[in-house]
Amino acid sequence: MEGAVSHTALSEPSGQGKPTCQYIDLLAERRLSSDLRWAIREWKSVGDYKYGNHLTRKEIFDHVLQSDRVQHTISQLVEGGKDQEVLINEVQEILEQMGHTQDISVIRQFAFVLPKIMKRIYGKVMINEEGIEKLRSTLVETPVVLLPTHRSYADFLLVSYIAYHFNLPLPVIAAGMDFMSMAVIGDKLRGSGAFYIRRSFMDNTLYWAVFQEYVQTIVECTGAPLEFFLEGTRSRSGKSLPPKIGLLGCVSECWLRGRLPDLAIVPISISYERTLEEKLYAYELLGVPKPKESTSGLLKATSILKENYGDIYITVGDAVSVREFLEPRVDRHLNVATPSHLAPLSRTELNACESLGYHMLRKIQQGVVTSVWNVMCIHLQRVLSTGQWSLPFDTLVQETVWLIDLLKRIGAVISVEGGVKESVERCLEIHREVARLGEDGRVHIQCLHNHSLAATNGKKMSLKGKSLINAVTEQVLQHYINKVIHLLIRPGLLSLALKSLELTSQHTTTLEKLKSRFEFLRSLYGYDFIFEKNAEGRDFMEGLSVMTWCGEVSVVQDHVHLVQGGGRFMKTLLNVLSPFVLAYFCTARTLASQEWVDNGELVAASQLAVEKCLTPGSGQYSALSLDSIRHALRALARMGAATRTTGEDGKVRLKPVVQLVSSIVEVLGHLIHSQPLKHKL
Ligand SMILES: CCCCCCCCCCCCCCCC(=O)SCCNC(=O)CCNC(=O)[C@H](O)C(C)(C)COP(=O)(O)OP(=O)(O)OC[C@H]1O[C@@H](n2cnc3c(N)ncnc32)[C@H](O)[C@@H]1OP(=O)(O)O
Ligand SMILES: O=C(CO)COP(=O)(O)O
Repeated sequence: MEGAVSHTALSEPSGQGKPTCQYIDLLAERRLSSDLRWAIREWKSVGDYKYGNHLTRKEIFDHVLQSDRVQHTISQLVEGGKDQEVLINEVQEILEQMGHTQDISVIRQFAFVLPKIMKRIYGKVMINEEGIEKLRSTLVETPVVLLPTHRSYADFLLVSYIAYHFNLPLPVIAAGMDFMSMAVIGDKLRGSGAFYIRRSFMDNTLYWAVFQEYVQTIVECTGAPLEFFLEGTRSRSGKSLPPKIGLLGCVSECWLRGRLPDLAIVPISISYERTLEEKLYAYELLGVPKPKESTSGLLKATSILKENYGDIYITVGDAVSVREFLEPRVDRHLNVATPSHLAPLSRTELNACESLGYHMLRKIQQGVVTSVWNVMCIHLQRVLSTGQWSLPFDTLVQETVWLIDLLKRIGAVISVEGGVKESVERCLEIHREVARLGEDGRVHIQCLHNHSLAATNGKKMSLKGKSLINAVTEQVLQHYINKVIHLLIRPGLLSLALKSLELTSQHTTTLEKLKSRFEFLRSLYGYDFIFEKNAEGRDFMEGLSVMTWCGEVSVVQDHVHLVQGGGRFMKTLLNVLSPFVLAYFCTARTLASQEWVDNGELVAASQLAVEKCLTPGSGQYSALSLDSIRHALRALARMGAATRTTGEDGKVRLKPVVQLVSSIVEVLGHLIHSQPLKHKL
């Protein structure tokens, strides 16, 4: 029904010669006809892998149990004194717990309920149809792995829904155990293709062997699309998380050991205008544990049905060939003479898989569709950093127009419906809990702190209630800013590098010095932001060319000049990154203060150190994010700023390498942005 489908063309960044991307609304048709008829319609997938075989649950289990890898692991464990029968039973139990089914009657139940919910809470669910058709052709030719962003529980429902909508082969999905014990729902998810895996199991050889065989059987034998979340968890911060490589390595092994000629990995970027879990995430990042997944919890969450969550944009990206990516990075011939179950991935191969993970995350970021709200949050955050909680509506519109124009030119795909002014009004309606337009013509930012959400299930929370008044609102704003931060991070780090070199309009620095400082910061922030491996030079040039193009810096021969001490864009970038500077500064200083036995204590102490620096009006309360503090510690350890030793009591101790940490603290200290903060340091 052509007329019912709304087509929207989003222009891609100018100057890149790409055609415009067409998105269609999945809900348009659903709003015009019966959901029941839709759910019970005749359904057959179109696009199955040409060499795939349908295997029953039992056939998959047998295949795994009989595999060389599992048999070999069992015999090794028997040699170590374990009982064979017990081990075989253990394998069967693991498989029973893990195994998925794909029952079309269960899928139909979701196909009936999901559109009802989506039509209530979302405006449009837009998808690039061209991406779907390319995916269909790829699915026929080669086994496919789907890698969606993980920002919400809604993600996996959407991906399966899309498959149902377009009659694509239904994905088999790796799911954490969290859902398995949910009454009714746990089984329904299993029945629609979820297989359950433990959260962490690398040290359990039998589980690891069964898991690998299970995944590879799906990919190699059935050819069903395998879906998993590369980031391993929902990103609370809204930013991409560093890739987990267990599953990626496992599927790549099919090509690395010559069992498949290739494998296609398809990035799927899901951009929510408003995230269902926005407030819960803010509290979790501040230290409140996540509520356990339960059916009763799900039923209690029905209040979301009264809310408006805006639009969703889904971009199905171009497939990346595992063969093309890995071939130049590994030597497959080294293992030809070894049976594949006896040739675990080498360090070089794991590194190559990690590079692939980072590459995929960049591809995913390139498919993100930015909402006007993301841009508005950058300004709202700046308003808070001046100690204000409101600003004139017209100013917000003007600032948003300026930044949208700039972001578009540096690569953003932005959904603007009508004019920017209308979009800003619309966003204020959708996000009225966060900021709303008053009768005085000003936009008022709201305090989002809610005592009931701050309940910590008995766990002690270290932050003061007073901090939460600012922290929750700022954490929510930061969540939305973070959704565009991948576009800003390279010029942002360049701005930090320039500032840390204390460059004023009279002074210049050499390209070499600037590059070296940029690379230091890139390494320090290498877990909080996604940078491809061995791409330091490219990232530097990208940051420099954006800043040059914006007129913030000029480069003459090998000298870089800062134009008029830095302009509007540079100030915006420094403001956006200032919470990250503060978080890393306080974490490094806390690390330097003593030897740490408990990592949890170090994280909590770092958070308290951040809290001590904050005053209302600093606009940097999102520096309290535990995510950033943990990333900072990981990066500091990787850079050699701390050494790990295991004491006689068996506990791991983290000892600062004082000289190195102090030099890092010194660089970051130069970057502390706001004056009120400087007084508190
Ligand atoms: C019509 C509508 C229908 C609707 C119908 C609805 C359908 C509805 C379906 C529901 C579906 C629910 C979906 C939920 C969504 C989630 O539950 S998301 C959470 C679960 N999924 C994932 O986590 C996927 C990604 N995770 C991974 O790949 C992880 O690596 C694993 C496999 C889970 C393992 O995790 P882990 O044990 O924490 O290990 P990890 O940290 O990755 O690695 C540990 C170490 O082992 C090393 N390592 C990794 N691989 C290897 C290797 N092969 N050899 C040697 N060392 C290795 C790593 O390098 C790492 O080393 P270090 O860095 O520590 O030095
Ligand atoms: O990944 C999950 C479901 O999507 C559940 O675990 P997280 O709470 O870690 O995101």
